[in-house]
Amino acid sequence: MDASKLIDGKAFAQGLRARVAAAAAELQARHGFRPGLAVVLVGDDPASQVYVRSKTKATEEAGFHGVEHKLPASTTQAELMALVARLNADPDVHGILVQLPLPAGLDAAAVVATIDPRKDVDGLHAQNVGALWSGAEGLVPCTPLGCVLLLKDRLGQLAGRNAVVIGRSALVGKPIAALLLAENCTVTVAHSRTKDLPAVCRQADILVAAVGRAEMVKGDWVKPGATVIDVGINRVPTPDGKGRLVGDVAFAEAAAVASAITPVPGGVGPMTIACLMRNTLTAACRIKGVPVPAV
Ligand SMILES: Nc1nc(=O)c2c([nH]1)NC[C@@H]1CN(c3ccc(C(=O)N[C@@H](CCC(=O)O)C(=O)O)cc3)C=[N+]21
Ligand SMILES: [Mg+2]
Repeated sequence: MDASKLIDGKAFAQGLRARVAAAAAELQARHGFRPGLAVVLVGDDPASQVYVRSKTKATEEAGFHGVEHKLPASTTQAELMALVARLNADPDVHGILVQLPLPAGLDAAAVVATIDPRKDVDGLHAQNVGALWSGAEGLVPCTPLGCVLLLKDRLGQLAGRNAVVIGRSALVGKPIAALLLAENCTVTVAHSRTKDLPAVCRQADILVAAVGRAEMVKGDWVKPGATVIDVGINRVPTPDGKGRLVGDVAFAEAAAVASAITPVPGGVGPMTIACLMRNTLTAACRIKGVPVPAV
């Protein structure tokens, strides 16, 4: 494959994190505060622990105030809601992220509804979802924001392009569709009941795969010259037992046809964390009433 086709999310994310860190240092110097992020992890899911560790590391590297709350899987709904209420009231915390999914028995929607929308750096609160679809100011989910930043960096103007998003989750598919619509793309949201999915995908100038099925999107689903964004993170078994990460796209096949494509790992994943830092910076500035720096 031609290396110039690769969209290097890892490198872009490093740059974005460095710009966020510089902006945070500037805030500290000029206004005397640091953005603060609280990450809440309930239970002991190993994958979630890995993600939370990388979020905490990014928080420290950005020079933010960081707090990590690790709660046992036996935590009750009332205990979790009480923690969120404390974080809502904490003046040093400007962003609250409750790692999803929650253990069985806990109601994620009720928890998200409790988060102060101004601190909802995941962009999942109904107020932020409404703001996104109506074009009002709010906080945008991190993975979708990361995808659109990568697309604009590679393609410039997105207006008029045909975008097909496979997947309609609240965390990824729907908000990506909203963001691409706001960029004046013609957006199709495809899903498990879509008829002739390969033919629908072949219409896409921009193809976003967010289904959570390893290597589902084949090379002949990709229109020649299209830009492919692979949001999938799937661990598949290998003979050595360690497993390997693959996306929702059959990478080698798709890369042969596409003009640009994100790898997994090293594509969208690192952008999610960088955008969490960007959202925390944005939330902190809005709460403090100071201008949001362009990063
Ligand atoms: N409330 C909430 N918000 C989230 O944003 C959220 C969540 N819950 N639960 C889990 C998912 C998953 N997620 C990822 C973040 C970083 C990478 C990432 O950095 N991936 C690296 C590699 C990771 C690896 O090697 O395992 C990459 O793609 O290159 C992946 C996935 C955020 N999530
Ligand atoms: Mg990736």
